Amino acid sequence: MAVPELIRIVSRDSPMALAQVERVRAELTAARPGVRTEVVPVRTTGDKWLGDLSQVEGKGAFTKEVDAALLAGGADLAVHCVKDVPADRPLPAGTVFAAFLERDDVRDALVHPDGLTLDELPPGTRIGTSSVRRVAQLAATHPRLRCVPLRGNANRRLAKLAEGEVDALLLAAAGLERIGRADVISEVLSPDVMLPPVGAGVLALQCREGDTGLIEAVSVLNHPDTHRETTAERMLLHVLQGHCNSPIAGLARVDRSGELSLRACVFTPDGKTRLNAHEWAGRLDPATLGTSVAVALLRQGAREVIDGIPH
Ligand SMILES: NCc1[nH]cc(CCC(=O)O)c1CC(=O)O
Repeated sequence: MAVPELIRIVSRDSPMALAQVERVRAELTAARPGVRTEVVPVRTTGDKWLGDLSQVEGKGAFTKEVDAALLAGGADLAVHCVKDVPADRPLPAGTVFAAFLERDDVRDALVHPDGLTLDELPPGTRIGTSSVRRVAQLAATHPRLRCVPLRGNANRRLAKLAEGEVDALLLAAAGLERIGRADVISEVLSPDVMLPPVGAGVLALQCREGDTGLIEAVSVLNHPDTHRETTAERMLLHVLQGHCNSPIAGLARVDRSGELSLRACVFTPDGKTRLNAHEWAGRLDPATLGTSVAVALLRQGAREVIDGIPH
């Protein structure tokens, strides 16, 4: 199989996305010294539209334009945050995942200018986040804090915090690390306090289905345990038919002995209802584990909770 000489990498053009591309380029260059890479940045609907994401026509607000560039042949490889890739439907026809990079920190982080932790925040503190998952979990554990809708990439959110539009932010720790701003983190939240979204901290490489030489070339970047975790989590979301505004959290982990487990929750936005499921794979493959945990949540009434939220 011919290894390509040049790989054109398409991605969102946010600082975080471009940092992700640089990681992929560095790993590719190390593993395949003969391969050159080029970056094709595109601006996505999700970057242009700063209102409520549920009002954007269709899904995949952060991935649509990237997928289009790949399919049109303007690029050969797309880098996505798995978290942003819809799981309720298959990948765009003609594309496949070629690798999942080793997972970064999965946790959410609190950013507070005076370095306070979540438990130290005074009542009424305005937390900038538009994520139902974050809003629901905060409502359950810290009902006296106020969530204020805030969108835009991480750098823009930090700017809005600096301007005083909100008092604190909840952002993914991995994202802050990627843009070189881990210094602003006042507390990294344990998954027991804030269960992360499906795909948190995972970068996926996507390419055209028939590009066997390319698939072969980039598959060296695949991290098997991350692949297992991501497969279980995405199957969970698929069976739940979760959407971009779903109050769903899910985290799969491979432990030291190599055992895979998946815990997941479905919430109402007021935090009053929390459905829980946690299972070990045992002899199940990762996708079947994802299905099993989803079915456990559906038995507890997850469908009604998920469908109760506009999208
Ligand atoms: N929704 C945007 C987005 N997509 C992925 C990440 C973080 C990095 C990751 O989990 O891979 C973020 C930012 C955030 O939620 O703070």
